[in-house]
Amino acid sequence: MAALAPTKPAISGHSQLLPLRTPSISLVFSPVRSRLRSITVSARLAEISPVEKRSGLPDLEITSKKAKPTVLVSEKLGEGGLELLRQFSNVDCAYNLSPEELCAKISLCDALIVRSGTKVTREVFEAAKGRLKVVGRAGVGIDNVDLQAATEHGCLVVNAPTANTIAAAEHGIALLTAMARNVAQADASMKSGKWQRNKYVGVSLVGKTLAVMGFGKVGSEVARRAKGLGMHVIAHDPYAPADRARAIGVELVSFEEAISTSDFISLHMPLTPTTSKIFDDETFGKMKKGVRIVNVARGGVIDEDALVRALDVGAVAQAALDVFTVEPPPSDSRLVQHENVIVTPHLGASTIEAQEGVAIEIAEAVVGALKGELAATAVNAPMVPAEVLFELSPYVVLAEKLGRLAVQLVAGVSGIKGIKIVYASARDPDDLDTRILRAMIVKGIVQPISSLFVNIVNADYTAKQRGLRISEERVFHDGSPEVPIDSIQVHLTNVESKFASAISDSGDIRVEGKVKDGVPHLTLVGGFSVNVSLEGNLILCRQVDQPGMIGRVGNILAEQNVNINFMSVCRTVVRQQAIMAIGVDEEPEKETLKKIGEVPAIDEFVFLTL
Ligand SMILES: NC(=O)C1=CN([C@@H]2O[C@H](COP(=O)(O)OP(=O)(O)OC[C@H]3O[C@@H](n4cnc5c(N)ncnc54)[C@H](O)[C@@H]3O)[C@@H](O)[C@H]2O)C=CC1
Ligand SMILES: O=C(O)C(=O)COP(=O)(O)O
Repeated sequence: MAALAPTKPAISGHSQLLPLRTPSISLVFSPVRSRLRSITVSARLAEISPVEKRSGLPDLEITSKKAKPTVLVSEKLGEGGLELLRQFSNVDCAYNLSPEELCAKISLCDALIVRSGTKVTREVFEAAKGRLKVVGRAGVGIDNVDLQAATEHGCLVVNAPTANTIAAAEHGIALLTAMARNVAQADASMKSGKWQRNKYVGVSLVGKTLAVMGFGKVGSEVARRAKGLGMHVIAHDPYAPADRARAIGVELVSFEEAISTSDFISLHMPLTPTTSKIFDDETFGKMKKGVRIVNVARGGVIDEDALVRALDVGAVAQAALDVFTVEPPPSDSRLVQHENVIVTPHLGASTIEAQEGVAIEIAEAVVGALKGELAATAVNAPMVPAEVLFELSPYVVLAEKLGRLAVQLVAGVSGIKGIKIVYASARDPDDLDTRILRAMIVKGIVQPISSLFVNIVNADYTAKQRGLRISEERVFHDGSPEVPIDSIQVHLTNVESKFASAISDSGDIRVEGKVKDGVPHLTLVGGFSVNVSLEGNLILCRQVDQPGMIGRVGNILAEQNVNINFMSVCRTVVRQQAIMAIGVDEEPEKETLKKIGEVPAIDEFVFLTL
């Protein structure tokens, strides 16, 4: 994999980087049903050009006053959710799109909202050409979204994991009871004019053992309800906490025990490579003869041909299915037509209440993501709790700026392979979540020198693709643990610098920053202490420590009407050497920078955009 090599020297008449005005950080807690769900950490700039918009914080898109984002809704969504979306965006409801039609539309959309019927494939992300920033799944299962492709394209995927739980659990119980008492078959028989009381004798539920496979949100609600029906409930879930099961009075058992000892089995696990066709000939063979199976999870967890075989020989007495490997299943499907099978067309989440809830849950998540919030229901981004984000927000700004500074110090020809990040903190290492900071440093380093849009979703992936090795270190700072971080150092290892003073004793390009009064400051360059707030553009000079230097450089800048917003001089050896850091609002012209370089007492200097 090619290592990164800066494409342009930092000192140039026209840097590729547009100056980033100081973002104001807004932190917005959006409580939904009294739950803290998300927090905004976004740069809000009064007027932002498209390129500047890409320079923000870990946001997916910074809202401009100029253009409303476009949200494509490809499946029926509750009115409350649509209303919410319309307040913030142009909403395009286009149902039943073919894959080709979806690909054709998607490059005009900032967000896409789907249910289980839309396949969001790699082709969709490719066709989006970088515009699609968020996919919202109005429901739980995200097996219809190619998460890897989403991550590679820096597209956030969010879902609505809670609003349809009860609906799915109730549907599971409806299928369980309907199956046990042959409700569907008896109904069809009567409607065809028959009265078959002997044919449709059912089985009782009370006292029977039900195995709940997947003891998550839906599984545990099914368990609770089945206990109310007098069933003995056991569950299998390798990841479920035992205390949650204990609280409901359910015993967690092994897969083998669950399938071999139960009279009824209800499936509630997600479809993943591990669970795909987990119920096959072998597992049906281990079940109690005459077992009854309910599936409101995903069709793909069952090998459907194997189920038909098990039903044919009576190994499985009955099945009640809401979900299928291919939806809709072929009309001549033997499984659907089997007399011991009852079916519904993926109705688990389809109650009025659940659909209104899901629509609002997903609309809030998508709008939040488009505004730059990190959604609490992000599926492919680090889940950083809101309180952590709140605390780290000034360091997030600092981290990105340090990355941007460090990369501009690299000499044009050398490639970056290693990034070392050192956090000095009084906190216990377990008490500091640095993932968002690492992502922002990668963003700061990669984005200015590539055409990539880097955000918290794809930062780690992008770094890996670019062959960047990132290591993080913690050093103990003897201070108050109330302050999460004292300083952040970014080291670029094994590279040459165009500003020799930026090289530390260990041979790395090193920049260090701190947050002072909420404002990010640069505090160390190479081995030299500096103290400048990270705003606007920066000129760093190493010079002979002698009177008149500040005036001389100041005059050169004033001649071109370049406004100095701060200046800091740090002497290393009195009357021998000093490092001068000058913050300027405008980007000086090449000629002006050349004049600064020609001042005899200036040994070296570099111009950096922040
Ligand atoms: N039919 C429908 O309309 C609906 C279907 N669903 C589906 O129901 C399923 C469960 O949804 P939720 O409970 O909300 O999800 P959840 O994430 O809360 O629960 C899933 C549980 O499955 C467990 N699990 C993962 N791998 C497992 C394995 N190999 N064996 C056993 N357990 C395993 C997880 O640890 C987790 O506890 C999902 O597949 C979802 O897509 C959900 C809502 C509606
Ligand atoms: O939420 C889920 O996982 C579901 O299966 C519900 O799917 P739907 O939104 O009804 O297409």
